[in-house]
Amino acid sequence: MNDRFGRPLEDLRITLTHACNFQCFFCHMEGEDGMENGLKKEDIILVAKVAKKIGIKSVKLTGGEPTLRRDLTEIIRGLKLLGYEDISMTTNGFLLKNLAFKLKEAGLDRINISLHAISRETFKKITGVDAFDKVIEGIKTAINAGLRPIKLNFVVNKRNISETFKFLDLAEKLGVDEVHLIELHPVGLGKKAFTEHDDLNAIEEQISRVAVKKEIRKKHFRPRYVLPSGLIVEVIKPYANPIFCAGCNRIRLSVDGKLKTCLYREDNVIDISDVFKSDFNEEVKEKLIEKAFMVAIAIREPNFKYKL
Ligand SMILES: Nc1nc2c(ncn2[C@@H]2O[C@H](COP(=O)(O)OP(=O)(O)OP(=O)(O)O)[C@@H](O)[C@H]2O)c(=O)[nH]1
Ligand code: SF4
Ligand code: SF4
Repeated sequence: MNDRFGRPLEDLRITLTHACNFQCFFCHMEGEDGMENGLKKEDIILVAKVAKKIGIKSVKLTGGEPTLRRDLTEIIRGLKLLGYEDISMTTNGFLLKNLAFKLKEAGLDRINISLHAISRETFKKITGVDAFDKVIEGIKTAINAGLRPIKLNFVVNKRNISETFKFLDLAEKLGVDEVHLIELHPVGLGKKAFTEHDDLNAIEEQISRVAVKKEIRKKHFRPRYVLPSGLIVEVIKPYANPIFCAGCNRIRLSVDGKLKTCLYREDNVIDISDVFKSDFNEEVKEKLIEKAFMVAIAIREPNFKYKL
């Protein structure tokens, strides 16, 4: 279903918890505030069921750190039963070594793992935790578990920009499928970190010169470069970028039960938490949630627009 800017709504991004075992200095917590542990799994599944009915095709699980949810495998199982063919998760990788096979078995299709450094020192400077080796183990296990395509997220900033090309070498060596080079952007709690912003243009230019192929992805019209090794490098510039917003196909379900139409905005959300608290039967709840989605589609707009 398209919004009034002609953008289809195809992707549901669910914040499972605000809890996290890292303290990345740029964390934006999906633009949400507070320290909530999340909706009940039944409520999450119900929203995903309605989303599927109105044409949403994929689900992304995020946080905080989604692996801190004890019922994570049950949530994934429930989503798979709804018939979703693209269920993915973005994680810091800390707990993956023990979890990767269980997640795959539950129905997780693919995974994005944050790795913003190539050394223990920089990793700690960015995340506040000395866990580089543990995350590497997690990545290797995720590869063995077949959670593919496996993507590594690298948020470029003043503390790690000098490691960017070595990071690409490491990704090739690890055998992951793709990397996301992400521009630091001033969202939510992450606004205070914007002083550490660094430009991605020069890096993208260098990558484009060695790439064997360039593609433009439907999602956010993100540019993707295929390196001679086969590694795909996707360059994500989410800030003040009207092209990115023109290709936005997602809606968020927040930890406290709101349909959030834009990562950057708190003012055009639809609060459906009362539906979960009510004692209506499931059929009525589904109808109310469907109506909320219709309102969300009606009010949805690109955050960064072309100026007329
Ligand atoms: N402005 C904006 N940035 C976003 C949005 N979604 C993701 N991003 C940025 O893109 C980065 C990568 O997000 P991920 O969750 O790893 O991946 P994804 O965007 O779901 O993409 P795939 O897994 O490749 O389909 C995030 O760290 C955000 O900075 C969005 O809707 N708006
Ligand atoms: S791992 Fe993710 S959720 Fe946790 S602090 Fe870092 S950016 Fe935030
Ligand atoms: S409209 Fe733009 S800023 Fe808002 S969620 Fe979509 S891509 Fe992100």
